[in-house]
Amino acid sequence: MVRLAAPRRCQSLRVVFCTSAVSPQGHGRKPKREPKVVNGWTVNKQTMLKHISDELYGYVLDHTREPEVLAELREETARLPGFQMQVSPEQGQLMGLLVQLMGVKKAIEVGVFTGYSSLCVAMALPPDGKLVALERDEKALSVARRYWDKAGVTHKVVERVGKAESTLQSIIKEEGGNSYDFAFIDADKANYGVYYELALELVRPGGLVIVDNVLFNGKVVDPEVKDRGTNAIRALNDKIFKDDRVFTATLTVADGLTLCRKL
Ligand SMILES: C[S@@+](CC[C@H](N)C(=O)[O-])C[C@H]1O[C@@H](n2cnc3c(N)ncnc32)[C@H](O)[C@@H]1O
Repeated sequence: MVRLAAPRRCQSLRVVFCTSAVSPQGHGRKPKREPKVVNGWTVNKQTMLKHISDELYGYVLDHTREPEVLAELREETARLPGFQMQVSPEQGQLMGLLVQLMGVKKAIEVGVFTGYSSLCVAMALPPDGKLVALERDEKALSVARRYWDKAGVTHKVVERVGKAESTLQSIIKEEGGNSYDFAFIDADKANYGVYYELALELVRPGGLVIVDNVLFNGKVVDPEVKDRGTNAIRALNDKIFKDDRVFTATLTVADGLTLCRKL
């Protein structure tokens, strides 16, 4: 049975409680920016706050079922550099729902960080399901590992440490194409086009590739922004729009998600 997060009046207690758990495993640097707190929720992913009020977003969060173990991970990550990379609770809940709806047995994630989205997927998988988790940052993975363990899903997770492009190519060689049900892309943006092609090869017809950060904090529509990452996301969005290998929908959840069902 899923244990839900404590009501919001208890959230600040969790922040204090988790602090000591962070320091021994932490990255040793303090985050430059602080996460915002909305309705007692520590908000790591703040992109949507530009577009909707704190009040409305707080309402969404208050209606998001976040198991306690995920709430703890969110609080711990809030104290680490890069906390804003973590997917938001409502995105995590959506991903878990999609995994359940599709009856996913084999999933792959490109970009684990401290493990929030991987945990949402792993917890939604059946007991014999498998999530292959690709990440190059050992320190971030050490946090993820603790939470996979805490949630009792370690047996479902296969870690692949290293650069995602070569790992994806190895997996295609080892397991063949059309061998996964679900892929989530959330690593370095400059390589998104490469990850999309490899993920599309890996998933079976009817399987799903989810691309994260497709709105990139609004930068995709800012003509002043010309960095590699933003250009790569723009190029991929244009490509997916015309790609007749997939049926797609772009959601304005969190930083923007494109769902691509392989035809
Ligand atoms: C946006 S974060 C992932 C957030 C994660 N999905 C979550 O829910 O917390 C991106 C991660 O991709 C990893 N990454 C970046 N480039 C990579 C590469 N070339 N190969 C593997 N991992 C990479 C980073 O170390 C970082 O942890």
